[in-house]
Amino acid sequence: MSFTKPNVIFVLGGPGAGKGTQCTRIAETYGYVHLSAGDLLREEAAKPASTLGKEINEHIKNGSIVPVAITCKLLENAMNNSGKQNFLIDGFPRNKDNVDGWKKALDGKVNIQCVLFFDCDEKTCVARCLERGKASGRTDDNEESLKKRIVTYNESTRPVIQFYEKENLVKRIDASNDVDKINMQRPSNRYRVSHQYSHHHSPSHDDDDIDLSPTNSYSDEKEDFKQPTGYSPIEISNELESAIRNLRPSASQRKKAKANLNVSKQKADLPQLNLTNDENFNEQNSNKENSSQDQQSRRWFPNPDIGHVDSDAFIRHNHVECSQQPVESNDQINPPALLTAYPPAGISTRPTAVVAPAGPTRSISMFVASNSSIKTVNDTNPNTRLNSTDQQTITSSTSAFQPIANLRNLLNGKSTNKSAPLLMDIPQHKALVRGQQLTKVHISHPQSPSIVYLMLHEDFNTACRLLHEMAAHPDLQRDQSPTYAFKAQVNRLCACYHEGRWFRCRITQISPDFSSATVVYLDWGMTIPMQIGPEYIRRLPNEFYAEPTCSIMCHLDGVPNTNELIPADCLSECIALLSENEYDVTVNGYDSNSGGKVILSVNGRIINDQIRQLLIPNKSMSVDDELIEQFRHELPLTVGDELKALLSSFSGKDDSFYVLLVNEDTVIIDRAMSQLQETHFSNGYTSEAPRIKTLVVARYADDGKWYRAWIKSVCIQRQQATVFFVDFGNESTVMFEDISPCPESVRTLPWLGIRVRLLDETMSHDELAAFWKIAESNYIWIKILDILKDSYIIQIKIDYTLILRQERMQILEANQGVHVGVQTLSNDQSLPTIRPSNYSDANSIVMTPSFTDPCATGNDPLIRNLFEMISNELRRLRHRINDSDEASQDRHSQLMQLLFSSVNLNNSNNSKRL
Ligand SMILES: Nc1ncnc2c1ncn2[C@@H]1O[C@H](COP(=O)(O)OP(=O)(O)O)[C@@H](O)[C@H]1O
Ligand SMILES: O=c1ccn([C@@H]2O[C@H](COP(=O)(O)OP(=O)(O)O)[C@@H](O)[C@H]2O)c(=O)[nH]1
Repeated sequence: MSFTKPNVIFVLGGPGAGKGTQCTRIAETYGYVHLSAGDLLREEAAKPASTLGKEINEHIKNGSIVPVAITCKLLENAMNNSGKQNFLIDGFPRNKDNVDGWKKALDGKVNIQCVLFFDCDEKTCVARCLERGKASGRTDDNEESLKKRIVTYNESTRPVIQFYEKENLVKRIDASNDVDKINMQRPSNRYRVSHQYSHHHSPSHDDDDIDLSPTNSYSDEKEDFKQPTGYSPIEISNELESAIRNLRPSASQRKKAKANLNVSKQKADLPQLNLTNDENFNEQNSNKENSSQDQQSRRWFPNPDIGHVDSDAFIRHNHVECSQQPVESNDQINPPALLTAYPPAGISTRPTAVVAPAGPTRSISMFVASNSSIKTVNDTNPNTRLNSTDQQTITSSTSAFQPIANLRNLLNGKSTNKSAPLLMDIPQHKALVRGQQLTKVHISHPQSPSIVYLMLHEDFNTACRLLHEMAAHPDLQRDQSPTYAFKAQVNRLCACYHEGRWFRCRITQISPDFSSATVVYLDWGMTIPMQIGPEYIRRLPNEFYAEPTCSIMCHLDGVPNTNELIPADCLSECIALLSENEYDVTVNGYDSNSGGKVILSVNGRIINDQIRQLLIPNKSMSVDDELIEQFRHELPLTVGDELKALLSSFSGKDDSFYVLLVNEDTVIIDRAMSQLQETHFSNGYTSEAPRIKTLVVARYADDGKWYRAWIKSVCIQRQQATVFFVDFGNESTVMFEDISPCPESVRTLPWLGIRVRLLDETMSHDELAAFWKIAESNYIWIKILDILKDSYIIQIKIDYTLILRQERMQILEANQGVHVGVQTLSNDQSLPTIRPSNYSDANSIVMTPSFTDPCATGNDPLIRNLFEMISNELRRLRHRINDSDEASQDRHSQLMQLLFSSVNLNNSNNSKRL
């Protein structure tokens, strides 16, 4: 069984037929992973944050069938997350739509072993469900729901079983018997089922044990189904047994794999690796023929069929100058494959971050197809000539099923395989710089609607040059044995062959039987499976270590993550948007781990927005406060960050509040907004209501200005909407006419309002109000101490210099008194030197300045004393809640005056006077 294809057994039957019960047993006995579609749906619906819960629950209660996109995605995720290879999928596919949806998403990528049909009469089914309902708490185990479920089963699911019968996949099992009679009889290798037939079949013989010999043929079974007079012999145990056997490589397979490695003595004409003795393998090949049919739906999944790379046409089309001459090969024999021990000078040994995470991938061929109308194969280089027999023989990929943890480990430089060493590495692509504007950028691999691999123009030239140089390299001539044996190991770099081209790759996974590996194309971004063997994977010659990786992973800024369910038609539109020849790119951020954050545009058309538009309408629009969070867009903040901010609003819920971060984005937003003030919005929502959970700009009644906001709720009658201002954290009710779609220029900028709270400090609203009096309208510096799910824990540093009035400062300077923490912040050069007096006071308004003036240090006790007093005053101020605004303001300025008079006097007696 191929490593690359998970095995699936579908389990069907009426509600209560006992599918779940038997699956549990089969799973235990044969090591299959039992995935009940119904359970997965119930689990999803029970998640508090699930946006699909309502929809799912309604279907379950009505006995109708949940849309296939949902079920299929849940199944797929469960398969991916299990990291296993053999699955019993219980209760799916339930109708034609399910069959089609599954095909679209996964056909060719899994091996459907058979369909177990648990046949049980209606009465028994209903009785069992009602019995189960007493304890199960299921909303559908009642008579009313059951009636509907039975109808659905007869009308929709039975035809599915018939469909698979035609495919010769159905193994019918009488499920009306006792639990134990419907079971595997180990170790006799016989599947004992008895023959009590259900209502629609008349029993021909009762309680016979069935021989499960593997010789039962399709035609026999088919006959039986045509004349449903009894059960045909069921042969599943052998199948299951063989499935298990195939989980581990046989000794002979291991031997063979080993032999394949030992190629140094082999001469030209390498033997074609015969890995096809597995039945699935032939099936894979036959699947390949169909692959174009469902290409559309498979595109976000590993499509290993990158056999159409016509890089010459690609190069011609893109007018890239590329040396067709083989590079002068160094006659001197390269050092043997001991690269671990002797990395060439100047080559980084750190692991590259360009390891594609598990997930949907797309082939180069699509890129080529979209980039090149010329699809001729005119390669004159005999080394690269396409040869149909050289077709990459593995046609399905594991990458959709890779346990993501493995890749995470890889990214963290840890190998999943303990023995796999970290080897010499190719340097990472050079970092992108925030604000950078790039033109003529290619997408070498759109991994998902929100993640793409970008190739800058020069990268593209380099990648093409590498293809040519590798094709000409003496060690990479396919008609000759490689000079050096290559041992495939996880994390090892290698050269991988695809129809006339060798690519620089990294191995990320190796199949247990050592026959195939999953590799990442370092220069192009995709992850695909490769057969292991000298024809397909060889040692990467030393020359090819120096060039940094040619593509860089980037997230499309503002495009929601694609863990969501995306219908196939929407996906294909996304693909089309990501298949342009060239893009203009604005870099909004870069991080060496997560790659770039970019905005793509073509002729001024912003691709990010078009993709987002495609994705977001597909989300459930049910009122759910959390939804906007899915595409909320924050600066990536980390603990320890110190940021300039303005207090903006109370959260209204607790003692948390919002601050507005002040950075270059603020300036951009500010500028865009003030431009908007001048233009009258003609495209406001006057005729139609704005959609809930969309980003808009809204006019704030207090100042009549426009700000970015999202729509929380709408009242059509009153033509009003409640909006949440994303940069400030407050809500307000606004007339439709005062709402307009968000301008593109500021749509993807991070939301600047962040919710914060003070460490260990619970402030009442009144206290917060008092605090406001001190800090409002002035910049504060916040330091992130912790990051919670809904807020940041911060420490506040108040910039006293900004609180001080200008004339005070002048007096201060004129008198050349002690400079009290007067490092100004206005030039943004440095953080204020004011620090909290001690940690526990960090969040109160108690601040102790440190001093820039060396002469001030001599006055330390005085100053400390002074500030303690001020702190006390401020505390008192906090509690003088009942004061009118004026009174507290007055108090505040008094306090400041006191501060400065005392500092000016520079006298301890004065401080006592306070
Ligand atoms: N062969 C059987 N005889 C009697 N009761 C059974 C049998 N198989 C399952 N049950 C019971 O019937 C109910 C439905 O079984 P379950 O496996 O949950 O069905 P389904 O696969 O249709 O969801 C459960 O309460 C289970 O204990
Ligand atoms: O692929 C599936 C599996 C289940 N369901 C829904 O989940 C319910 C319960 O299914 P389950 O398989 O858990 O129970 P059964 O009906 O087999 O007892 C069904 O009636 C459907 O509404 C669905 O829509 N699609």
